Amino acid sequence: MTTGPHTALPRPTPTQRWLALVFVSLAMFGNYYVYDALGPIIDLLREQEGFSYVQTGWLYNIYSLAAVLVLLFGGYVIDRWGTKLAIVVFSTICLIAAAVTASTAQFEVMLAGRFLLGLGAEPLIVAATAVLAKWFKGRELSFAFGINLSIARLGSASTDWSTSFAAPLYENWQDPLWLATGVAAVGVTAAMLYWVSEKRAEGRVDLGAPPETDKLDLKQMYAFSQSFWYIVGLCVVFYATVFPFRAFAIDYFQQAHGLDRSTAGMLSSFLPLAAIIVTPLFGLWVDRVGHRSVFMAVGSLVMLPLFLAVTYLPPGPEVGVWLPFVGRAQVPVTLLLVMLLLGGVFSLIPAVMWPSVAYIVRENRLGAAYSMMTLCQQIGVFLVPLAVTSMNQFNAAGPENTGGYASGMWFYTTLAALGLFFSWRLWQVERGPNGHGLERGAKEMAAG
Ligand SMILES: C[C@H](NC(=O)[C@@H](N)CCCCN)C(=O)O
Repeated sequence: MTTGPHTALPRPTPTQRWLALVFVSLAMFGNYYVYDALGPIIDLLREQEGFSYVQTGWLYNIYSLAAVLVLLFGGYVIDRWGTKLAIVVFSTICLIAAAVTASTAQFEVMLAGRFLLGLGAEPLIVAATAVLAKWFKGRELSFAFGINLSIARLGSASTDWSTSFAAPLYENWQDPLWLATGVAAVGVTAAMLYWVSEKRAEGRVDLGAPPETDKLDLKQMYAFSQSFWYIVGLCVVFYATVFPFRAFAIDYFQQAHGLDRSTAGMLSSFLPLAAIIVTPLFGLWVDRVGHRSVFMAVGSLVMLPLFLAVTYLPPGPEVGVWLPFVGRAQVPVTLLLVMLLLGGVFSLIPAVMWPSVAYIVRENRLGAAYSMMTLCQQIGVFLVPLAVTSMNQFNAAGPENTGGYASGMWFYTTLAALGLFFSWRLWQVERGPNGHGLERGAKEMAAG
């Protein structure tokens, strides 16, 4: 069904495009839900099954290890199979992974389930990106990416909310993971519906030429510019801070701040919730005003004091929060503000950072650039939980020793400072003769 640029076929209609977006985003929803489903049961795994902090950290690390392995050839596989088959196969792997993880509390089996999840989830994200480029190229692409990311983050927020709307399941560690398996099944159904949409569109509408192979060529990595590597540096430290903090946030709020599970879950959900609402808006704003490296630096600066704020600032008065279908809770104002600000940063930096790569890397190397960036990201996300959970364990962190969490928070703060350094260096390079236009303002962009 290859169609070149001179095809006589019409472009997909808006209904076809938005339907494809909905199906792919629901598959992403399932993917993000399963990834985050461990967060609310960390304490149950420790209390009911005797897992250590380091073991619970490994349930995240192993995902990243699998992601690094699969990203070396995942893009190539997607190009060979085509997106419609890839979406179905990788979301099915996520479903099997969710079921394996839920099946037993034997650590090695859970580890195998999370490894399988890494093998399915990361290529699914790459395939979803390829799908959006296919249907939206030249039309609302950034906005479609924003919507897709918002729906995926709704999956993350839903795991936190499940501590309220599915509270009876949290009597044990296992039932919430069976719920996650059910959500993964919805993701597979959406993937199949996407398969049908693309199949029906073949030969009727122009979905563009097949993409350049996404195979990651490690020999070519030296050819990327300085700016690219500063963005990769920021990507690594940013996600290596936010993802592990989020993974252990519910447990941290329970142990260090004495919140009950559903209040901790609701508080934690403000991070993805803020991101759901604001990500597409930041995307639209930055597209209009430019100055992308300044936006990344501002995001890094805002993030810098947040981990020390939750550690050292007084919790402040309790404020009432309410979410539809979830309920009400009283949360300390300091923690709420920190989560909202972190949610703002979690919207701003991804909304600016990922599209910025398209400015500084040639189109035919974008796949390799994104694979390299994600691979480096996952190495960071692999190492940091290992370091932080080891620190918590070494310092005997817990309700009786809340100060034991401080070294992990200082570690996150150091990473955030590195992020600020990378975005400041990017800003310097982009203002000079070797810039790629990331620092162009609205007027220069309008002038072309
Ligand atoms: C777009 C970005 N996604 C990623 O970084 C993924 N490689 C990892 C997602 C892990 C949770 N399923 C993001 O979510 O900001």
